[in-house]
Amino acid sequence: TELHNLVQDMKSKYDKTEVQNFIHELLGEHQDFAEDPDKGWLTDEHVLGMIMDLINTSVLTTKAVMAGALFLLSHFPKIQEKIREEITNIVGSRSPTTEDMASMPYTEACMMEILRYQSHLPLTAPHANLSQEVELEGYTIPKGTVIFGNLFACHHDETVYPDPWEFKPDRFLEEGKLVGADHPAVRNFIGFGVGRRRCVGQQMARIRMFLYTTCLLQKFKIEIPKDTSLPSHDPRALLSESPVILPPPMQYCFVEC
Ligand code: HEM
Repeated sequence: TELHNLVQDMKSKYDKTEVQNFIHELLGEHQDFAEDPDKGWLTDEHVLGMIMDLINTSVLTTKAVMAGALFLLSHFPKIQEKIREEITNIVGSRSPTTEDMASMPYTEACMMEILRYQSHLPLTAPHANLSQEVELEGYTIPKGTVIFGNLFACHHDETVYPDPWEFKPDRFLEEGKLVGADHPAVRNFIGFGVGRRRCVGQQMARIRMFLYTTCLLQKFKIEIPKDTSLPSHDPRALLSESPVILPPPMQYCFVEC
């Protein structure tokens, strides 16, 4: 109901000449349809469904990734220090920007390793082979089977990622540079899915992760309150029935550097 009211409110204030966001774009299409059913194709339900899809796919994942990042960084103060060193060398005291990403291989390697190690979305969205039976690597997948990709298992395959249950950003680095797209660690990284239904928000997610983390670490050390302890960061201990992997609820201290 709240979402429905929000859409009604945005609709009543919507001005074609001032399109500012994705919802406005949808409302533009939607209005065309209301005025002339031959022109557009979006209904009220489509608009609501797409907003729900975006909330579910973008907010929950980003929350899980950032909660996981804080949790892991609080376990590894030395890694925090190395990221901060890169921030000092490349960014200095101005605000970090997306252009800095290419010049900060250690930070980028940490982002990749956070995504690999925790595999916040352990499974892909459900897919199905609707048209026919499929033969794959000696397995027969009957028509209509619902299939989930197991990202968690792929990211902890020790033939690709040695010591898979260790958090090691260096696995994404060679001679101080980020390894290329054809390196096994990157080629086998599928945190955003694969193929035609892969995550449409990958670029945005990576940018947000980089900016949130660098803005925080530029100014603060992430610690936990004295007299508290950190539970294990082993992602196997964090699996639950939830579609996303979240660390346990924690209190952090942001200590000014
Ligand atoms: C770090 C954060 C994120 C992670 C780890 C992530 C990961 C994924 C994964 C694994 C899938 C499933 C791919 C598949 O089923 O094969 C997916 C789908 C999707 N993601 Fe993301 N995502 C993230 C952030 C976002 C953001 C910020 C947005 C939107 C702005 C977004 C929009 C979507 C959409 C719309 C789909 C469905 C695509 C489709 O079914 O065609 N995601 N994401």
